[in-house]
Amino acid sequence: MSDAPLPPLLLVGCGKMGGAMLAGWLERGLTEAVVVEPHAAAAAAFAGKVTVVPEPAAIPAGFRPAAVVLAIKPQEAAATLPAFARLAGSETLFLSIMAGRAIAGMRALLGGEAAVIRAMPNTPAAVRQGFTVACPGPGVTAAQRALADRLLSAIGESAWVEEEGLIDPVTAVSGGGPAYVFLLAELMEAAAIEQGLPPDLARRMAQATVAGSGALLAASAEDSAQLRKNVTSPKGTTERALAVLMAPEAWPALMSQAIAAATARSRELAG
Ligand SMILES: NC(=O)C1=CN([C@@H]2O[C@H](COP(=O)(O)OP(=O)(O)OC[C@H]3O[C@@H](n4cnc5c(N)ncnc54)[C@H](OP(=O)(O)O)[C@@H]3O)[C@@H](O)[C@H]2O)C=CC1
Ligand SMILES: O=C(O)[C@@H]1CCC=N1
Repeated sequence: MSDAPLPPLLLVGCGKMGGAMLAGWLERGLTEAVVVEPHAAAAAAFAGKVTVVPEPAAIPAGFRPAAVVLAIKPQEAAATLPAFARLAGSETLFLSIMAGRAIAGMRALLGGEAAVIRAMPNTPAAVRQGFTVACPGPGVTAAQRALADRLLSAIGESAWVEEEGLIDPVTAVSGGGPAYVFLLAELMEAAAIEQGLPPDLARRMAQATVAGSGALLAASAEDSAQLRKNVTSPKGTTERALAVLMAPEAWPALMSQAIAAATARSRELAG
């Protein structure tokens, strides 16, 4: 990865995901960014590090971002994007992380000629351990794709697909995936309390177990199935738990249904 400073960015929407990415980029040495965010409190953590404005009209004259990162809710796109059409058609890249929103619809809202990359990151980007899958739209140049890859690699791993439809299941799996893992921690904590453990200890155990397992998975040469088997002593305790969780109607069916439901919702949000 290049050690050159990241180029100037315009971030539109500094909520949970936009803020997570910005935190990662600042840690990676971003020095010039303007953030359009109507709620000053949402961007308060970045005070003094970036310029925060409440609306596009307040973007400093002469600010020329290399990329405009669209991190607003998909439902806000139609009302928000036309204000940025003046930046389209130049060298500026539009990098959208909006769930569902299709490239063709975004280009239409940006005047028809914009270079748009649709990407799906996740919140571990805040600690530079995100995973983003991106898809280039028509007219995106090799240099713009390289810029997007640099931005996304600065906050974790990145991968590319050429078929835009694949971003919908990506959204369901890695985009929303951290929520499923955090839910696992919540449920383990509640079950620990049910078995008589003090709440404080239950929380620490659940959080450390999820975080430690993630770190082991990241560091190990073994895959997740093998790491699971390594915990499961024959005729032991884990085997009993996994018999419940791995029953066909339990986690295998539920995870499949959950991912299908999220994928379908992403398609609905296409706009
Ligand atoms: N959260 C996640 O883990 C992920 C989210 N995404 C995508 O990222 C996008 C943002 O999600 P998330 O961060 O969770 O949402 P948030 O609601 O936390 O963030 C969006 C922010 O943008 C503000 N906003 C609304 N309208 C405008 C506008 N016209 N100009 C600038 N800012 C505006 C919102 O204000 P207000 O609340 O008033 O609307 C809010 O503060 C979504 O499209 C989502 O699909 C993608 C991957 C993961
Ligand atoms: O829930 C959502 O719609 C967004 C997209 C992936 C994660 N959060």
